[in-house]
Amino acid sequence: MKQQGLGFESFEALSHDAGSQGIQAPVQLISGYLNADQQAALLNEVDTYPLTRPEIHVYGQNHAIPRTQAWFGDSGCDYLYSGLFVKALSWPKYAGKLREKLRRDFGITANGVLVNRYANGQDSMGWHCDDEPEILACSDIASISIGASRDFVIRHKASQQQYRIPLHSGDLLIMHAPMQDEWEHCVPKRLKVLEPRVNFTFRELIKHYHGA
Ligand SMILES: O=C(O)CCC(=O)C(=O)O
Ligand SMILES: [Fe+2]
Repeated sequence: MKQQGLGFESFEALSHDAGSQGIQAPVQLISGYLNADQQAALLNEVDTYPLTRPEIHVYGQNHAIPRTQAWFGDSGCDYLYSGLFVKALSWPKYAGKLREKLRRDFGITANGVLVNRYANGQDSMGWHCDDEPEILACSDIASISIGASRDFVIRHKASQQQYRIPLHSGDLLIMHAPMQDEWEHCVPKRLKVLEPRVNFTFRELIKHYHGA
């Protein structure tokens, strides 16, 4: 398990702006956090998840998102994002074990996880930040990747400086507050990638934000 600090020494800068040198994103990359058995157990379990491809409303039009997803969480942890209201499904076994592991290892107290499956490099996620009001202020978001390697690109809102963080199978990326206030992120298309990738983002929501 290799751990990189909050600096950017090994992340590739995509654009250079002399005025914004030295910006540090509050992220932590733990390469190889999950071993092969843990990854396999999770990937098998994902085959049983009720993944859907919801439509979201953007600029007056409905678009099916370019990936499939599912939301699991404690009761009272329903989630409204991109105009979609999603009831929390109960925790699957290995996703629940992973939540416990993150709590033990990093003190991350997530009560929900968004699972995104990218069938291949045609699937993607556009620029966004995870700043919905039901996300507990100052909480961390822990992102686990399994399967194909994909680039995760972050962009500093004020300077527009971008960095590419390649995420490989088994990696953990922790986004610490105030990441979502100051940076956006995306998973761009990579047409050469033919294999699927699954990503779990563990989040802490304000319970019962949307009522009982
Ligand atoms: O797939 C990823 O690495 C990112 C997922 C993400 O940004 C999200 O679920 O909000
Ligand atoms: Fe995100």
